[in-house]
Amino acid sequence: MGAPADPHARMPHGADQDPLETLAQLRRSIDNIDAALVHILAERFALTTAVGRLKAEHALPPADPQREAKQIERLRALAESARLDPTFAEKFLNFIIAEVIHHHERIAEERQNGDA
Ligand SMILES: C=C(O[C@@H]1C=C(C(=O)O)C=C[C@H]1O)C(=O)O
Repeated sequence: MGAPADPHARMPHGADQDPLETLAQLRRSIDNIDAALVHILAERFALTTAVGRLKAEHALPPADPQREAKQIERLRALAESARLDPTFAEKFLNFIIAEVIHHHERIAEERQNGDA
């Protein structure tokens, strides 16, 4: 799955096409990808919520830095082969993981307070 980094490779049609139509076509594809991202993130958060509940039930810590280090290493390598900036990929994953850890802390607190 070698993704071309050249944006011209994504141009839907020839240079003779109306640029505003080309822009609209590109934006439709961007909108589809953004929708897919939302669905993928929702599925990921559903899974991490299950992990958070499991951890709270068994008094396991919300964060697992060793697991995170492995995920970051793996994602950076994937990003490089996909020609995505690995630093951006790392920041993006860290942003998501930070939110997940907040959720896990909240789930653990709720369990301690007897709200869950
Ligand atoms: C989901 C987990 O909890 C935390 C969140 C992670 C994630 O969002 O991928 C990874 C490690 C943990 O810090 C886990 O331990 O697997």
